[in-house]
Amino acid sequence: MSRPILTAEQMRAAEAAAIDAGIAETVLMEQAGRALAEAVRLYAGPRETLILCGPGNNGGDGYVAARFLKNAGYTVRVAALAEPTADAAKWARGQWDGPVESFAAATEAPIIIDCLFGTGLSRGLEPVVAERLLLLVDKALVAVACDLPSGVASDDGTLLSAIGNYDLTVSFGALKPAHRLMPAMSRMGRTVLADIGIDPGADWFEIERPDLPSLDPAGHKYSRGLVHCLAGQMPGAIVLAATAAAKSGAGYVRVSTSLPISGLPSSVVQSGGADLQDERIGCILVGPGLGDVPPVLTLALTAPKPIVIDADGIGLVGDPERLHGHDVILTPHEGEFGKLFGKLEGSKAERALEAARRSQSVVVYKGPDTLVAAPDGRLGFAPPAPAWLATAGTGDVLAGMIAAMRARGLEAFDAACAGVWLHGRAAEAAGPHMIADDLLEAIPSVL
Ligand SMILES: NC(=O)C1=CN([C@@H]2O[C@H](COP(=O)(O)OP(=O)(O)OC[C@H]3O[C@@H](n4cnc5c(N)ncnc54)[C@H](OP(=O)(O)O)[C@@H]3O)[C@@H](O)[C@H]2O)[C@@H](O)CC1
Ligand SMILES: Nc1ncnc2c1ncn2[C@@H]1O[C@H](COP(=O)(O)OP(=O)(O)O)[C@@H](O)[C@H]1O
Ligand SMILES: [K+]
Repeated sequence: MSRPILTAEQMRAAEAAAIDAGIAETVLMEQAGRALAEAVRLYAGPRETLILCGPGNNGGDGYVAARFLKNAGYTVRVAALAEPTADAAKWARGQWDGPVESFAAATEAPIIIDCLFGTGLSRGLEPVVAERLLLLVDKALVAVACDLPSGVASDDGTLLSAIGNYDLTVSFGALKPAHRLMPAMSRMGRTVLADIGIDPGADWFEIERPDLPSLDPAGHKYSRGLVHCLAGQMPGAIVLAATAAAKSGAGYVRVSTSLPISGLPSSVVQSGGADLQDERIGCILVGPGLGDVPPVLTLALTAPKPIVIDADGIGLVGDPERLHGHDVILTPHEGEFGKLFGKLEGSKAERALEAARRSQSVVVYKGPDTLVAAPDGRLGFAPPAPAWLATAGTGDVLAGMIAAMRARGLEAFDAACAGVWLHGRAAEAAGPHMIADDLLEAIPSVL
């Protein structure tokens, strides 16, 4: 099951629905606090633990976790920023029978659990609070965030205050967009999602390992998927993309090119013509290394076939409405996204969805926090991928992988999610000093 992702408002609605269904708010908080304590026990040995509690339910989770950790034999100190204001948090505070220090005077400890603010954060922390929290997190051997590091805006991943680097973040019921959006995502360490007995159905989710079509014992190379690539002025990029498609399990990869291209595997067929009406084509790939050749994109759009448009091809689209009625996956990085869609408002998640609606296409909005958006509102958030993907040509490889998934028969949104997930895992397998060519070699190991 992929992990659901909910905004703060959706999270409150899911909580309200659970309460309507008969689960008491204190029961939800008890589950959350227990799960937090359990995650800390699994991650860190029994060392002195300082739990920082805020006034809301995030603080309430902290009082519950304090009780569980104390019962498990931990030396626990609790420091409160303010008395609880929320009802469930008041209840949790009442269940804690140990002393409560003031946050302002709290001194460091090997394990810090930050339960100051979660999804209810509405503005930056007071500067003295932010500074002290930063110091305590910095000095800790293990820093744990309850739901979110305090200072992170849950819905868009921006930092409302300076925050430190956490080792573990324990979230409840669903992940929040900030767990998978930059810059917040890079500060959270391992992200654990605890089940607290609510069942949020969600259009937004973390992309997980794809279910790839099984091999047909009676299949042939065309039934495994034909990817037709259109080359352009700089053939190196199409070599990477076409090779990636071949290594991702397409049965046949063909490149239309006016001049012979060197560096392609012998198994990839080069052809002078471009018969895009060929019934057997599963997916057309256009854009990597294309240059400024608008007729090639126009040609691709005449074919009644699924198309992946990457790189230079994105800049040539012009108006996103031109793609209506076509079956397109767009794979822009930030610059290409801006070129096609202009400056859109909102979080990266909202911008991705708006782009998908405007173009009526699946949009793979790349970056350290890649998103896959569908016009119907589905939104996949990539799990963290290694920063060493930031090297020339890795986007071409991704485009080829997605085209192969589409040609193999996955629906456009699923093909894009599958390509993104496999690309990240191939980068992990290839290691920190990889170049795009090494990424190609790693693809078969993750399929
Ligand atoms: N939903 C669920 O299903 C479940 C949720 N659970 C937990 O609840 C958490 C959400 O709790 P929450 O809504 O009470 O918000 P929370 O983050 O504790 O803070 C709100 C308080 O802080 C205040 N405040 C805000 N910003 C501030 C600032 N900069 N500086 C100072 N004050 C500031 C704000 O006051 P105000 O904005 O009105 O001034 C209010 O008093 C969630 O993250 C999870 O841990 C679990 O128990 C399991 C079930
Ligand atoms: N810091 C990063 N962390 C993780 N992935 C990254 C990072 N920077 C870039 N990537 C990924 O690397 C790929 C780069 O693609 P792109 O920008 O199109 O490069 P190119 O055009 O050189 O192929 C994308 O899949 C992107 O998501
Ligand atoms: K927190």
